[in-house]
Amino acid sequence: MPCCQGASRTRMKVHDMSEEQAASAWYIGASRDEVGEAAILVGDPARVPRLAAKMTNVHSVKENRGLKTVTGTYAGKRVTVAAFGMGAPIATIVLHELFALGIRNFLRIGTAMAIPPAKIGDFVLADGALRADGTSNSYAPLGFPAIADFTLNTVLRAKLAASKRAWHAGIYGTYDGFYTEMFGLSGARREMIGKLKQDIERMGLIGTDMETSALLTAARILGARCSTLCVATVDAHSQAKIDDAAMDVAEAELFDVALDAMTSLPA
Ligand SMILES: O=P(O)(O)O[C@H]1O[C@H](CO)[C@@H](O)[C@H]1O
Ligand SMILES: O=c1cc[nH]c(=O)[nH]1
Repeated sequence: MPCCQGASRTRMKVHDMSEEQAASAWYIGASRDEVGEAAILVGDPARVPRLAAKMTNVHSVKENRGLKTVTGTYAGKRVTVAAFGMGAPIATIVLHELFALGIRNFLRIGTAMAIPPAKIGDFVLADGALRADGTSNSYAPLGFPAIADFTLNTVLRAKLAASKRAWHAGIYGTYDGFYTEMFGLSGARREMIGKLKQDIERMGLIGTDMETSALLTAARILGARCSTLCVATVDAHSQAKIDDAAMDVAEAELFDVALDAMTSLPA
């Protein structure tokens, strides 16, 4: 008996864009023929040309509101790379619009805070995420789990196992407040955030970011595959950051894993 893969089933009509709207997405401004079979979502728009440099036949979508999107060919497949900036509300808008244009496979790549035993420079793969963001509540109530796609994560695990970099797979924590929940600028705020970090560590989370739980929830509800793979770039306790040279090397490896995985998924 064939098994029904939950996330690959299109379970909406939750996305309520008309055919006309879906033909050219409102914010990213792309039309169906400008997007590929899979999407890599990045926060920082500066990552887009660096990823595009690894692809051929690169087409740039007209930039709108600072949202940079390109589609190129890698290993014979068309892949869209879209930058959302920062935070769950805009990240899910970008995913939702690309979904409306026909994309069903999504991977967020970028950076996350390292929760021990994850260390700066390690890869952290989200199997799921604690939903401390606000945006995912607009897709499903809090009891609904934010879970990464099993097929996509199986492919990613195989690529990570073949890489030389240390990696961890597990649960992320996704928070809206960078300076209120993740990175304390003042002593008092650091102390408060320190208590949250102790709790995060007690629960065994592997990393924190600002988008993953919203993207995983939105993708599940819409009926798409989604996961997150990041480089851990900030130490949760010391707030020390990765240096630029180490980040360049890690980012190049991250791009290779992401492009290889997104172009070797089963249909
Ligand atoms: O993956 P990148 O784009 O680096 O994003 C991470 O960095 C930003 C906060 O520093 C958030 O958007 C977070 O998720
Ligand atoms: O500290 C960090 C680093 C990357 N991304 C985050 O959201 N927080």
